[in-house]
Amino acid sequence: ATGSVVATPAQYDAEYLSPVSIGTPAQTLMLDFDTGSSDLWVFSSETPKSSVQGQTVYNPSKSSTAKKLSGATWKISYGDGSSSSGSVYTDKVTIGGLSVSNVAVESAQKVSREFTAEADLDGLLGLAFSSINTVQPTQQKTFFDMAKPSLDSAVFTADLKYGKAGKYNFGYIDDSAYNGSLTYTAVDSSNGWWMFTSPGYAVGSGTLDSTSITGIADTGTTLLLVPSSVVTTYYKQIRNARYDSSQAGYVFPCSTSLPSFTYAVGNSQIVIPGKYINFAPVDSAGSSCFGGIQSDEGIGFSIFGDVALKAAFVVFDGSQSPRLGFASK
Ligand SMILES: COc1ccc(CN)cc1O
Repeated sequence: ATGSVVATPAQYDAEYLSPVSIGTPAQTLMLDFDTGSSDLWVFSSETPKSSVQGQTVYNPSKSSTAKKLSGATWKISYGDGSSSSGSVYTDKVTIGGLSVSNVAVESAQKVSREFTAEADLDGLLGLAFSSINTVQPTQQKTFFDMAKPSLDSAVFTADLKYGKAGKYNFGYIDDSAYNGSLTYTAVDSSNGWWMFTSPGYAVGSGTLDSTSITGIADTGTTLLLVPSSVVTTYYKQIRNARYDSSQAGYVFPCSTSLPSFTYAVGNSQIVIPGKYINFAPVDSAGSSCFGGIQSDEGIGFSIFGDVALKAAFVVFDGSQSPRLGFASK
């Protein structure tokens, strides 16, 4: 089996949302596919009304295939300080024509204000390793792990794009979706993430600096978060860039033309065009813009978020020895 689903960017490419059908008859929600976490959770009929502001909710009592996972709970918090928690059902989940039965669908009984504020987001679909799924007392598998036995190939791919819809494919690699060849690199999944080491980076047309960057391929994080030494080197190339403590990040005039940022993958390189690194205006005046490259200070590793991933076609190979493949496009 295979599946293919669109990934539509929300405001300023802050996140990418994909339609997911849950239950019988189908209830279709827009979920943020997140390779940085491993819980499939949704706004639901159990979410307090005051916390639901525009989202579509899953109602398990209206699904003939829903089953309560008795005694199971979940609770998750994300790098941005947001969080959610609740109860668990199993139900049929269909993504882009790929149907999987008895998937753990985590129903939100609490969501933090950051999620309430995102009217377009109805939940998250975790695509990291099942070892960090938060369901207790019995940890649950991700949609990808549940689908794997049926997939033609134990892979999914992320083809996110700048300011327009991209795709997630399951079970196959669309060789027409990228240029040249895929370069595969080793993954350390011991902490549950798609963690890899980039052997170097470059700013603009500069030579490759062999400072390695170890981080996670995370479709659920918007920006590229790297060591402060790399951040300083990048913004040093931009005359009017400055660290704005009120924004806790580097900003620059929105009219600035930005240098590209290249990250190495094995012996190949992915070039992030400068325009991808102008994330969004920091105020309604729109004079000052927030950089798409910021520091990974305090996290413990770097995060190759959407700013980095949308410059590539990325293969998440979930075979016996997981690996990541990158190609330019
Ligand atoms: C509050 O919004 C979010 C919080 C966490 C994630 C996952 N990194 C995605 C989101 O859209």
